[in-house]
Amino acid sequence: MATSTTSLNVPSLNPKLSSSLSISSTPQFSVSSLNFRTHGRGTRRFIVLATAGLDAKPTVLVAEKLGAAGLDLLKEFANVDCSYNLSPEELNTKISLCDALIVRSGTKVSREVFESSGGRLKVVGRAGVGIDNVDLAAATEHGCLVVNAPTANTVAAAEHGIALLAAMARNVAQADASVKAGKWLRNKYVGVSLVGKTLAVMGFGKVGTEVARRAKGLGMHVIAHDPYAPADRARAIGVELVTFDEAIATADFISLHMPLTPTTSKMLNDETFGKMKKGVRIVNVARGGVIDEEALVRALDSGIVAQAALDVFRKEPPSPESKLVQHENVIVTPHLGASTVEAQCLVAPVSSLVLPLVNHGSDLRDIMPFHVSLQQVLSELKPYVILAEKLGRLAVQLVTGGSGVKSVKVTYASARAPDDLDTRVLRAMITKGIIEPISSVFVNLVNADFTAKQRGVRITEERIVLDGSPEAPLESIQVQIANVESKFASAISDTGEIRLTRVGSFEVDVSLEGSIILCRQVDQPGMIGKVGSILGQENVNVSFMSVGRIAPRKQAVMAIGVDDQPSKQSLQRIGEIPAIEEFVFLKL
Ligand SMILES: NC(=O)c1ccc[n+]([C@@H]2O[C@H](COP(=O)([O-])OP(=O)(O)OC[C@H]3O[C@@H](n4cnc5c(N)ncnc54)[C@H](O)[C@@H]3O)[C@@H](O)[C@H]2O)c1
Ligand SMILES: O=C(O)[C@H](O)COP(=O)(O)O
Repeated sequence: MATSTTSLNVPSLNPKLSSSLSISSTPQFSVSSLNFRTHGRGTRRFIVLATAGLDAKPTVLVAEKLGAAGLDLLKEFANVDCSYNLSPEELNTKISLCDALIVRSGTKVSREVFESSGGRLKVVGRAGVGIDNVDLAAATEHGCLVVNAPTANTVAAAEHGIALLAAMARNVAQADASVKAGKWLRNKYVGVSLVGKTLAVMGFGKVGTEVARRAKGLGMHVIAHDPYAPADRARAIGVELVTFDEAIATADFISLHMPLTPTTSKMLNDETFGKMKKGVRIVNVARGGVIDEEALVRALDSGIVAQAALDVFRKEPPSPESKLVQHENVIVTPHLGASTVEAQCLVAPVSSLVLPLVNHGSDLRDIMPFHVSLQQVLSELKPYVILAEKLGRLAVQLVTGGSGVKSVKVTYASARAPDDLDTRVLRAMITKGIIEPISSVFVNLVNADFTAKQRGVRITEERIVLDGSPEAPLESIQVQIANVESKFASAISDTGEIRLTRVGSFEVDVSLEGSIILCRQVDQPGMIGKVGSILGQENVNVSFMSVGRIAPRKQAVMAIGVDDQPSKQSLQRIGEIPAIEEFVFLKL
């Protein structure tokens, strides 16, 4: 099995000296997006917190219904404004008077919200898992912390998935509506049994695992697809990890549990519906965007998909006229996955984090469990922090399968003595880079080691002590993910490395900015033009291009930097150029 490795010669690059760093204080709740920035003149600022007088109560805007426990706590220590269903304009107006904001998935916390706050907003509390409704980059830029409750509603979401699975199979919603309309249609609503059927769980994370356990209890044969999940964790509960194509081709039922990322967006589409078993049934309690909703309507109309049960939609709420919502073979719920009394009790105490952070967030030493001055470490390692994250991102995006992301080896080459280099920040950022693109977890400095452990990812660090004067703290960082099938495996050099300055044995010169299309191809005239014209047709700007080859007309690797993300169609067209043997789109 190959090893996915990215490494980079740090001094040859010009890192942008800006990054986001995050904190948390308990495993149940994680805090993210606490920023530091360093600009040319060396002035550095840790979190910028507005100065509500120490004895003045902070004002907290609760924009969506929060469990009573959380609300009571807030009321004791803060002025609480519970204003639900605010329009974006109303939210922008109110926010300038608030120190903290608490939301669920229904409120879009956009860049405008942070801009309108005029620097007063210090903490956004997300009483739930997904923070895809919060503009994290804008939060970071505005010195605002974002906290969430990543595990509090896992069981609730899994139970809702199972509820939808069973209700769909037995036509519960349609039959209920017909009885209430005065009908008695015993022949029309004959269902299908679950026992003995194959369920494909797509995304074997927290919710997916709980769904799998429950489905096994119902006598289903459960398989799962998750390129990053360890096969032994699945095996331990009697679930086999399979490829995407195998999962969708063999499943009678498909249940979706992956996060919405550029890779998973519209993962179920015309092409993938075409590969499914006719009459498959689909449950989605993850995110609406993982399904191409128009394609799902077509698949339902053609009978490829017999039924669908949906809790989430690309746009929420969906239009009541939506063909999908109105389809007779579709049952829907209004994003109720986390809506149990118990789960809301568990997410509500997010407010217990919000309050101390409003008052004391500026004093990192109070909440960072590091024994050394973080400021001191960062002042030296800041150029490497963002690069460490990008290395992790690169490495994980090269993974195509195998036995899961379980073992990551980080090698630092430095002329410093081993005990003169504190790499904890770098390890945390590499962990963040590896885990965030493939999960709904928000990784930060404090929860990085915990999150890695929780997901069964073992990160080991190794030092190579170089000769010479230790002027720069680091010469290079290398990230290796072991036992995975890796894109570009055949381009991996004898030493098993894929470098940013080298891809296997091919020399390239790749800037770590924006996004990169990496192609392995047969060297021949016109390749740059072919790819460039596909990108040009959809107005994607090329920022750089670098080609490395073994010898003329032999194998070559081409790296193309792009300012915007090309559409899936364009990427597919690039992949279909006959001379291109392998390609990957890397979002950094
Ligand atoms: N409907 C609701 O109310 C509700 C409630 C909770 C969670 N959710 C959503 O459910 C989803 C799962 O949540 P979770 O807490 O289990 O997250 P998680 O991070 O624990 O699990 C996600 C899993 O998806 C896997 N994955 C990533 N990319 C994949 C790909 N391309 N193909 C297959 N698998 C892939 C990851 O490796 C990970 O194991 C998230 O989208 C979350 O927002 C919805
Ligand atoms: O991401 C989540 O936690 C779930 O989708 C639930 O969202 P909610 O808090 O809006 O119910």
